Amino acid sequence: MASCSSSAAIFTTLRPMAILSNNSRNFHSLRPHLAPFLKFKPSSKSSLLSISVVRKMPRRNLQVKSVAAPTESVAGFDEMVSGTQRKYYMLGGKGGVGKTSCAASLAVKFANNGHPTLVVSTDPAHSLSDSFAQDLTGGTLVPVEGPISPLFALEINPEKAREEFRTVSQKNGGTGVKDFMDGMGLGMIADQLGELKLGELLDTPPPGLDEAIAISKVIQFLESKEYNMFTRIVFDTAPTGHTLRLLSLPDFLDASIGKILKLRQKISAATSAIKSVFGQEETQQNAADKLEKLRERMIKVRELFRDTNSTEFVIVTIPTVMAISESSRLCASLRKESVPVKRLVVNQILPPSASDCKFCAMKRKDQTRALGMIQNDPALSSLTMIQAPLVDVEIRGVPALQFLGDNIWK
Ligand SMILES: Nc1ncnc2c1ncn2[C@@H]1O[C@H](COP(=O)(O)OP(=O)(O)OP(=O)(O)O)[C@@H](O)[C@H]1O
Repeated sequence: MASCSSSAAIFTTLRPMAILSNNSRNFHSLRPHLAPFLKFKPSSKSSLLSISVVRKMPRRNLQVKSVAAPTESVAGFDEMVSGTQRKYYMLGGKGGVGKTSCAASLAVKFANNGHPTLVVSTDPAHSLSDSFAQDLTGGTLVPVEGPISPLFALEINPEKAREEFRTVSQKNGGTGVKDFMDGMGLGMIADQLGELKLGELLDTPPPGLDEAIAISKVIQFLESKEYNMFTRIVFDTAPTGHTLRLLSLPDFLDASIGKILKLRQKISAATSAIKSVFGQEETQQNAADKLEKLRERMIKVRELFRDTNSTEFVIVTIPTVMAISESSRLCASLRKESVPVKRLVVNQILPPSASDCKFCAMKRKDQTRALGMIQNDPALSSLTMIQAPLVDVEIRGVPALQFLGDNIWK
């Protein structure tokens, strides 16, 4: 269809990348062909961009429509990459907007710019393995092949992490203990424990608990000497709702566990009886120590999220009214929780085209309207907007992520 000629050119040029996504040499041989379509130069007219088209068309400058903002967005990657102290980047947003692709591409870019980097998925529905086209499951650090500096990936197994918490917590507030204590005439303490609702919390864990545990697990990893080397940690977080709950969860758990630990003294009066519930090996002291450790780690998670010197939350969105409305709420909540946020990636922006088919013209109109919303949004307008182009293939494998990263993190 002639009306979408530049898009079609991208389609034909990019398609082989999907097949050869892990073949660096082939991919790089394609790059010169891709570049003209993806490097936009602002023209003097604010809503138009100038693009040089070299394939299937005479070499000349065309005025093409674009939804891109008048000024080319720059992510400020220089600032992100500078310094050797450890920095944490948390990428989050509505489901399906491209969080994983953006997080993985940022990790690759850091590693290619000299930072030993760890990319972590705390989303219970992991897609890092799919994004890197490599098996990264198993809950341990797995090296990613390709980048110049070491890049490791970690997918936290939420079930396993939650199980750990469940074991400790059930021994300190689950129904088993409550029933037992009722039987022992210690109902009052049991009621107090029951009020903490830890049993319920674990039976139907709220969104956010998995992530809190996952992040605390990462902190645990990073405390050990062998992981000192990592200077950039990129988190691919779960969709917005989980993130918001995660932010308040450490406070909630901190309070709950704090109360349990206070009750510990009262419970110790019945130590010998309780020992039989906790079993021979697992003494009350052990369980209390574990809880104390968990509480400490939750406090660290909370501190990490709010540390302006080391942490930044990057919101990823797409140019639709729904996604931008959700991003606005996320941004406001992050600010309310004192989480540092200064960048907004608007992903999947239609590339410029000399003329559009009906579908593309409608889509472009929608995207332009959605971008306008950002400029008028009290929360989002203050963020640095980074525009990422829509490409016509799935972004899979290091070379593809490198390509995407070079177009986002400038
Ligand atoms: N700029 C882009 N151009 C084309 N496709 C893209 C782009 N960004 C992401 N995608 C595709 O969109 C799909 C969803 O991307 P991704 O998994 O990164 O999103 P997500 O926000 O992490 O999703 P989830 O919330 O399900 O974890 C993938 O198939 C990915 O290849």
